[in-house]
Amino acid sequence: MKLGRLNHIGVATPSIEESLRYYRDVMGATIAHEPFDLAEQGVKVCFVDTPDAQGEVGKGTQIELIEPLGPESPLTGFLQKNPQGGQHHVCYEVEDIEQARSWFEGKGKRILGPTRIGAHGTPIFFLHPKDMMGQLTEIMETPKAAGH
Ligand SMILES: CC[C@@H](C(=O)O)C(=O)SCCNC(=O)CCNC(=O)[C@H](O)C(C)(C)COP(=O)(O)OP(=O)(O)OC[C@H]1O[C@@H](n2cnc3c(N)ncnc32)[C@H](O)[C@@H]1OP(=O)(O)O
Ligand SMILES: [Co+2]
Repeated sequence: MKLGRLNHIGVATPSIEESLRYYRDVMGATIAHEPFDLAEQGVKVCFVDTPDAQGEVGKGTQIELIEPLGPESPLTGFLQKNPQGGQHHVCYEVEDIEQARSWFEGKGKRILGPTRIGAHGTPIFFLHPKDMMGQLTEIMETPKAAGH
């Protein structure tokens, strides 16, 4: 397996609205869209863009703000331990999700649930933080149309 680009850093928050004010007013970020619900993942999501190496906004690594949609959300335990929120996961791209899944399985890493469709519309899966140097790790297939 060949590691691809860092697509996003997932940041858990008790309030996306409050986090968006911080990214806009303190960090000077561009917010490209309204928050949206991903009910099947138990989260509300909003992306904050950072520019790429050429300064172009929309092609760089993103901050993925995630807020729990209810008590069954996978974020519930994390926010109980970290009430203000904070860095929750890292997400790397790969060219072929099934090949990546087999690669990590072969290394004895615990995969958390099935491969499913993530916020970018491509297949994703998660790896247990205890097997990944303490970081909850999301693997996502590179969006084909975006060319990266
Ligand atoms: C927006 C959609 C999508 C995308 O397209 O990008 C997303 O990113 S959705 C993001 C939310 N979804 C997920 O996180 C799914 C995968 N997560 C899980 O399955 C669970 O959250 C978990 C990682 C298994 C943790 O579940 P939980 O019930 O909270 O278990 P524990 O509390 O028992 O935790 C076990 C152990 O692991 C430590 N931990 C938990 N979360 C993290 C974390 N984010 N980073 C680092 N470490 C984490 C936790 O502290 C426990 O450690 P000990 O206390 O030492 O046992
Ligand atoms: Co994510």
